Amino acid sequence: MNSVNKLVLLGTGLIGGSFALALKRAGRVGKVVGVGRNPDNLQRALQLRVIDEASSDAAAAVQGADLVLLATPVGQMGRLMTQIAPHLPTGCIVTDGGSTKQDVAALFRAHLPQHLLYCVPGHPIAGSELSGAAAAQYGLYEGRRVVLTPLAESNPGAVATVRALWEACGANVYEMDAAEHDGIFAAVSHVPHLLAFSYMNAVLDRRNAAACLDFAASGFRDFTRIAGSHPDMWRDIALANRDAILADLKANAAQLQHVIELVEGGDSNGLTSYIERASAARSSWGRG
Ligand SMILES: NC(=O)C1=CN([C@@H]2O[C@H](COP(=O)(O)OP(=O)(O)OC[C@H]3O[C@@H](n4cnc5c(N)ncnc54)[C@H](O)[C@@H]3O)[C@@H](O)[C@H]2O)C=CC1
Ligand SMILES: O=C(O)C(=O)Cc1ccc(O)cc1
Repeated sequence: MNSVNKLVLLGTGLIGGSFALALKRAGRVGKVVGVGRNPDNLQRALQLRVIDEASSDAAAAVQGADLVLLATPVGQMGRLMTQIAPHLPTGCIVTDGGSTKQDVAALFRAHLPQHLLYCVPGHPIAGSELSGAAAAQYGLYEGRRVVLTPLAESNPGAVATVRALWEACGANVYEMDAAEHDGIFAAVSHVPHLLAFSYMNAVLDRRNAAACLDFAASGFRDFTRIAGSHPDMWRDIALANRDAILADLKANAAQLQHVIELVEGGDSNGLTSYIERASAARSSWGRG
């Protein structure tokens, strides 16, 4: 499939909306139907021409579809799969943009067992702290990575189609095992978000929180940007990737304990080497 005749977004927000916009610009999609629960958000998506039709009924929307993208928080995906299962056309490819992959694979197996040939889990490594259809952008996936974690049952043709569509959005596509995916993204995405929420709450707990926020500068802005992310999305990620996240959170707690000891002990050399190691790695990251 080079082009999609009817794309259905189950969840019409930043990730689904940006996928639709990029495919439209690439001339790779006919009609886009956006499914959602929030009428104002769907209205905005129509106004911005992110979607061509809006629906609150996932089962009705997938009729006649050749591609379905699940793009809600991962905790909603199972119930949407149950709703669409009896109505999915044979051969309709079902993919997703969820941030966790072992749970989504398990959901596909549990809720779409007759359709696994056409199920292709995926994760675009692009986004922001913004959400909703109004945040959708044409160029979001340009030059960014997308990780696919195909099921053993996924038909190679369906995987190739999903790959080609993400490439049409300007993305570079990689394939990976779902467990490896969840370990990597616990470390570089899920735990950093939880640390940002935790740090922000620590500031809010201070007696002089308002003054702290008033005087905070760009370091604070950089460090806390992702603390503005959507609560439902990040609650679902934390619950879905629990084991990998807990292991990394505990490793981070040990690092924090080490810093406490260096500061408490007035260990100047220890602090210098501790900071140097992180600083050198952060400065060279992304240069390769
Ligand atoms: N925000 C980001 O930077 C990234 C997010 N992701 C993943 O993509 C998925 C979507 O995230 P965003 O687009 O950022 O979220 P979003 O909040 O912008 O959009 C999600 C939409 O789904 C709707 N929704 C929620 N439950 C629903 C249901 N049961 N039926 C129909 N619609 C429902 C919401 O009303 C919302 O409009 C999540 O699974 C997230 O983990 C992946 C990569 C990056
Ligand atoms: O806001 C940011 O910079 C992000 O890190 C966006 C993001 C959030 C979740 C993902 O699964 C992938 C990317």
